[in-house]
Amino acid sequence: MAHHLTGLESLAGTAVTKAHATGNDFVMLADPLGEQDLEAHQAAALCDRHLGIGADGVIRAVPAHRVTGDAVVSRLLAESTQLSSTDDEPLWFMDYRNSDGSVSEMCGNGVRAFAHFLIAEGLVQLTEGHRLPVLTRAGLRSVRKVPEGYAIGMGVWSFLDPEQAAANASDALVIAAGLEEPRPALSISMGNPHTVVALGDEVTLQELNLHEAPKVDPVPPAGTNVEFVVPAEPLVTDDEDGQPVGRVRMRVHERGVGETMSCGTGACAAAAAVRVWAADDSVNLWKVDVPGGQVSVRFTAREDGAEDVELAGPAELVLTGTLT
Ligand SMILES: N[C@@H](CCC[C@H](N)C(=O)O)C(=O)O
Repeated sequence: MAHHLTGLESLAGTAVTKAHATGNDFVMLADPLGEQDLEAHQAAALCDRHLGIGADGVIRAVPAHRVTGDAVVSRLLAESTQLSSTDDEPLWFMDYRNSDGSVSEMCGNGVRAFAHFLIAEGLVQLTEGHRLPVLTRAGLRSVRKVPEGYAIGMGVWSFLDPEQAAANASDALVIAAGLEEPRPALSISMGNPHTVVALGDEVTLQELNLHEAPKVDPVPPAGTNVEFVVPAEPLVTDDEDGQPVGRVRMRVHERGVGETMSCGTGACAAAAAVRVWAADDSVNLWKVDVPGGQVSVRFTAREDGAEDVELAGPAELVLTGTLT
């Protein structure tokens, strides 16, 4: 029988934790001294569901000032005088990689899992009413505790192609296995790229075959995550406090991964796109149903006209172990 070298040999003895946030699963590693800069093939090997642990992505927790060889982190630290990280008061960097080993700027579900992991490891404390800053390649994010788990300050959303989006609320065509014809889509940045496609009904959503990557035309320069959404009928209802809540159901094909049970940045992009299509920004709270559960997305208008996004949902740790 062939002996498979998985690329994980150099990580023998490393403690790992498996975590998930609405079914989007991650292998988590704490690297307080910045000694375990993962290579792409090692991340892919950890995520392999047969030869590794199995996950949609790997997240390394490392103090920002201990990160070496990441141009984005160096730039973020150099650009902002507000970002400070020391051994006494580390600013934790979420070093996220997709299951194919590629890096991404941001992972919304990952930030919830990251906060939960840092707390469980005793690396940070997060008390009610406080915010934990987290550095990502998309910039600084913040985490607070909420009854359902964690709420992440995701920063503002934006169009990937503002001119096209303003002209006709669509800037791409997407075809996927299970769709009869290409559908118009809207591309949105949540720090990472998303292309959101609206479908007319639940049956079409369920019948999509996302084992095959959807084809997007034109493909955004850095590739894209593709979200398929079905607005609820009616789209907006009142919650128990009489507050209007918009509801959508979503499936996602992630860049660098494939279909996942949930995508936090994708849920934010989906809610933002549906608000644009509905031509109504008066509904600020959105519940997004994904195969792995539900997340909520809240929009808050800023003075400059942009909108801040907050993503909330649960996070769970599944197991801890040691790589052999
Ligand atoms: N699942 C994540 C997004 C992970 C990164 C994505 N695949 C990309 O390449 O941008 C989320 O919860 O946001």
